[in-house]
Parts: sequence; structure tokens; C-alpha cells
Amino acid sequence: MSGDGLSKAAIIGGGVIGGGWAARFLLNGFDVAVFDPDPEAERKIGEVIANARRSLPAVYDKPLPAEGKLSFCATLEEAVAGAIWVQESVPERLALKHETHAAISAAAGQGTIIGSSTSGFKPSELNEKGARAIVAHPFNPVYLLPLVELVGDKAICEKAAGILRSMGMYPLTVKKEIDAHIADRLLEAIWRESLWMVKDGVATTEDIDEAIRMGFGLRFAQMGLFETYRIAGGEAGMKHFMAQFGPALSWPWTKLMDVPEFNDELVELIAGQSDDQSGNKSIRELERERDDNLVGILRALKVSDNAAGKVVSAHEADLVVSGERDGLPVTLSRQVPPSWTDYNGHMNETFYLEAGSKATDGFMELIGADAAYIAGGLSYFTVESHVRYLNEVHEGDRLTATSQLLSGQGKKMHLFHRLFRGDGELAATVETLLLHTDLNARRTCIPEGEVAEKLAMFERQHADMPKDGAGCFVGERPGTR
Ligand SMILES: NC(=O)C1=CN([C@@H]2O[C@H](COP(=O)(O)OP(=O)(O)OC[C@H]3O[C@@H](n4cnc5c(N)ncnc54)[C@H](O)[C@@H]3O)[C@@H](O)[C@H]2O)C=CC1
Ligand SMILES: C[N+](C)(C)CC(=O)CC(=O)[O-]
Repeated sequence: MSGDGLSKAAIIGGGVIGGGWAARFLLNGFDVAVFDPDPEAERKIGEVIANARRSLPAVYDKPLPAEGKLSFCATLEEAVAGAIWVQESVPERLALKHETHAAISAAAGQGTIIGSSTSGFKPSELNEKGARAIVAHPFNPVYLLPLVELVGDKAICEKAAGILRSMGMYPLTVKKEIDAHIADRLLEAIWRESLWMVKDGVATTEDIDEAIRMGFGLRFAQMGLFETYRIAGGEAGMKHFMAQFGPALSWPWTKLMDVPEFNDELVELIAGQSDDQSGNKSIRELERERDDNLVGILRALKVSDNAAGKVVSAHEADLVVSGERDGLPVTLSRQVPPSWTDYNGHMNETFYLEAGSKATDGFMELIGADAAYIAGGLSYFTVESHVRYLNEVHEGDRLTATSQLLSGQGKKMHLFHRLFRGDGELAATVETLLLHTDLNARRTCIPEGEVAEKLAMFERQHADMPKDGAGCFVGERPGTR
């Protein structure tokens, strides 16, 4: 669907959320046309997309599709023309939503998906004047967080879900329409209690943020509420948890429904404390801090194959590394994430080896030693590696690796990876020796069938190619022996 240069998304309203949607579509290969009357929209969206470019590709170990084309339109009709998805993200005012959806429904093709980012309105409210929108409620930052709550016509929601999955998102179809859908209903409860506690001097905005991020906030990214509370019931599980904490439903714990009056005094109090807490940083700086942490969390969840990490893995499985360079197969192509840089302001030594290891995985796939082969009980174990650090690599650089097979005789697979920066400079070589291994017996063995044939083929193809820097001992300069 995406990445073909033929898919167009229209973004109507390009503020915080519209800008995030624009980035998500664009970085997944869609052409994006924006309509927003704000004269500053282009600058603001440009800044959001710049943050998205440094963070979203860093979640993956493979390259995202080539970026689509971004354009800004003078009219809503121009933006909508030819789009397969129109996403409305204008301010949360029902009259404005009605006016905007009337114009979108008139301009869009029959099969076009029309999504609304509304945080709280139901599809029946959005469509009460004859429009045909579904709710597609995302989470900020839209380019990194997978969740999109879908509410409305079943067939349209199903079609929308397929497109969202192709962009690494997680569509959650809400069973019945309700004000504020699922997640905002939960968030509103936390927000209400938080305002109440600041107003009554129980806690500052900072105390409340610490209470969340030092405790239950850490749990929520990986287990949510119900699994977490099941564990909190100890060996007896959920029934014991409910027996212990169920009565709290009739204690004052659940009687905290008072809401503070929303007035200037409350706004001054909250905004003042928020300025004291984080006013020394710009919103874009805070966004980058947030994004770096989210990339780290998503990458960790990918390794444990948990929660949102599964969504990332499923998307990554659809991404491809391919091509040749200097007659050798490209086995790695990826962006350097912020977490790979160290106190010297460049990519830490560890990650040169990680890149080499991923290039080995890429070469293994090429010879048929892929996930299915490993599941069948055969694999390769690394027994020796030599990294030569030749050039600095920085956050955001596009790293590419080629792999040359020096020997594929017997149990051995002797590889020479060259890591290149985006500007074409050779950044490192990683020479590595692996042995073919029976995973059940935990003993080396000779590969057979397709793997053996492909090894022989690559060995022949790569035999006469330059090998400068291969076979050096530590400290030796190539060609000085
Ligand atoms: N900010 C958030 O955390 C989230 C907001 N949402 C929802 O997304 C929608 C947009 O919210 P934000 O992006 O936060 O608001 P925003 O105020 O940042 O952006 C709204 C944008 O719409 C533009 N706009 C106003 N009238 C327009 C019109 N007639 N046609 C086209 N553009 C127009 C504005 O110039 C502005 O750039 C709302 O429905 C909101 O509930 C959803 C998820 C999270
Ligand atoms: C505060 N909010 C209701 C606009 C929040 C959302 O809709 C989702 C989010 O990103 O938190």
C-alpha cells in the first residue's frame, strides 16, 4: 500500500496531531498534502517532521520505505483530491468539525477513508449532519506511538486498520461508541484527580509527575492495568486482588469525583508550576527528550517481544534490506539511533559490532539460514570477530553494510563486513568467523542442502574481489606484512 509513491494522504489541520499524522504517513512512503489556514503551519509541521525523522527510523533495524512528498495546499479540496485517506485534526469544537467534515465528504472520493482525530466526539455526533467519518484517535507523538482507537462503520474501520498496520500502528476497534473512547476516559480520570490535588495543595505538578513516572508509569508500557493487578494479587491472582481492593470502591478512594472549578486561578496555578518544572526547555527540546526515551522503550519491548514491541517487530518483518554495492550484497541498512551515541558524541564501539552482527543475520537470510532454518534446529555460532574502527559515525547517519564471504568451507562461514556511512565513507570493517551448529546437540556440524549450495555460490562470486583489511591482526596496517 505505502512506499509506492501512489498513495496519498490528506491532512486537514496540521497542528500538534495533524503534524504527527503527516510525519507518520510521510515516513511510511505516502505522499502527504496538508491544508491548514495557519500561516505558520509549514514551519511548525517542518519542525515536527524533523523530530520524527530522527526518532521513528531509529526504532527499526531495517530501513523504512523511501519518504513520500510533502505539499501544502491553499484549499481543503486541493488537499483531498486523490487521497486514499483524509485525516481531520482541527480543534476540538463540534461546530468546526461539522463544517470541516461537510467539506471533506463533498470533496473526497467514495472509497476514501475519512478519519477524525477527535479526542472525545462520537462518530454519531461527527456525522449528524450527513458526513461519513470514522473516529481514528491517535496518541501524541503520532509518529511514534502505535495506538489508534477506531470507532464507527465496521467495514471502513477494517479497511482503515489494514492501512494503519502497514504503517506500524496498532488499530484498536472500540466495541461501542462512547464519549472520549477508551483511553481518554482513563486519562481524564487521572487528569481530573491531578488538577484536584494541585488545587488543594496536596501535591505540585512535579510531585504528580514523579508519582507517575517513578512507579506505575513504568509498569504500564509493558503490562497495562489488568495484568499488573493480577500479579499484585500474588499467587491467588485476580480473585485475591479483587477481594483485597474491591471494597475500596465504596471507600473515599472512589469518591474523589469533585472537579475543581476551571477558572483563571486554576490555569495560573497549574501553568506556573509547569513553567517552574520544565520552562527552561523549549517544547521541541522536550519533544526530543520524550522521543529518545520512547525509542529506547520501544526497542527494549521489541527485544522482549512484548506489548508495543510486537507491533514494531511485525512492521519490521515487512521492511526489506536489499541491493548491491561494489558487487557485494547489502546486508544491513538502518539509521543510527540516539541511544547508540556516547559521551564522545559519536557511535559507541559496541554498536559497530552490533551492526556487524545484524549484517551477519542479513547474510544468513541470503543463504537460507533464516528464522525457519533456525527453528528447525540449525544455526551459526560466532567464534571470533575483529572490528576495525575507521571513521566516526553519528546519530541519524544512515549505515549500510556489505558482506563478503571469504570462506564457506566445511563448518566455517568466514565473513568480511564493510560498514558505510550515509556519505559513502567506509566507517568500519567487521571480520567474523562463525561455525555451523546443531542447536539440539550444541555441537558443530556441516551444513547441507540450500545453505551449502548458496555458500559455495557466494564463495565463488566473492573470491576475486578485493579484501583490503581482511586477515589483519590487531594493530596491523593493511598491506604492510
Ligand atoms: N493534542 C493532543 O494531545 C491530542 C489531540 N487530539 C485531537 O486532535 C485534534 C487536533 O488537536 P491538536 O492538534 O492538539 O490541536 P492544534 O491546536 O495543535 O491544531 C489544530 C490545527 O487546526 C488548524 N485549523 C483550525 N481551523 C481549521 C480549518 N477550518 N481547517 C483546517 N485546519 C484548521 C489550526 O490552524 C491548527 O494548526 C482535536 O480533535 C484533538 O482532540 C487527539 C489526540 C491527542
Ligand atoms: C488530552 N487529550 C484528551 C487531548 C489526550 C488525547 O486525546 C490522547 C493523548 O495523546 O494523550
